[in-house]
Amino acid sequence: MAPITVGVLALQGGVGEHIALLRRASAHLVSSQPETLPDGTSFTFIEVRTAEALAQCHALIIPGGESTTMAIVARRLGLLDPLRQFVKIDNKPVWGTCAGLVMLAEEASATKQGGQELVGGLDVRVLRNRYGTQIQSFVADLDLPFLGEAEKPFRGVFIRAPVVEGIIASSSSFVDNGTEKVNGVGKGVNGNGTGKNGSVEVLGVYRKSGGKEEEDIVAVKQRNVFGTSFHPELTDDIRIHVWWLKRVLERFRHGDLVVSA
Ligand SMILES: NC(=O)CC[C@H](N)C(=O)O
Repeated sequence: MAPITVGVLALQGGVGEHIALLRRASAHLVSSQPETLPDGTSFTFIEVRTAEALAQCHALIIPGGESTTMAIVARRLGLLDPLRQFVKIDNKPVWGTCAGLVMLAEEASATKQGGQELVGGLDVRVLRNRYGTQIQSFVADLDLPFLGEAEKPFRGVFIRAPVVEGIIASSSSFVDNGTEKVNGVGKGVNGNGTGKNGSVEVLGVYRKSGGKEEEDIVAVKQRNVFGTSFHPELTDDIRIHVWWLKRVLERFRHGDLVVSA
């Protein structure tokens, strides 16, 4: 059977780091959870720079880096429309980290002058560079319940990170996360997470230590699209990559993604 092909968009940014963690995550699945891989299934990981390479992929990661640069390069290479098709029409599994999350948002604020092109797919507005410049980068322990209750916190690496400011509930309304408390992780933003394409689930928030009720949304999922503000590929923690590959495998089990024989 042909392998399941997972691409990493390789225009700019943390490409090799993601591929390294994907390899470790798939090796982990093969050795410790072989039941998650149907007989004879294997993964292959490729760098994506062309529409042809994208067309081979069953799933895609858009890495961190610089979303403005990525958008310009993607436009030049004729990749923006194929990416939109991949995410929003083919509904293939896609994960964006940091700049990748910006690319996957339907709207972004604090964009470069004149705006910037986005791929979209998540009915959210992101705020770019929420925590300031490169030297204001930080690492923070995050509770990510989707990884399992008993798990230790995940070390979130935040580098000029975006956060989800709010959800676009329809083309005309916007629910601002503001400083209001989110009604619990796992629910939509302010408990009202139904966008145009189903529910935007909040999978992770960052609470500033000593901060009152203020929390920032740093991990979201809507249907096939997953986004994180932080960089799991810059840690040696494979848990999110394992979790995401399992979500990809579920799609094959449900039969809505297929590998050629
Ligand atoms: N580390 C990152 O990916 C930074 C993202 C960057 N602020 C952007 O908007 O593209």
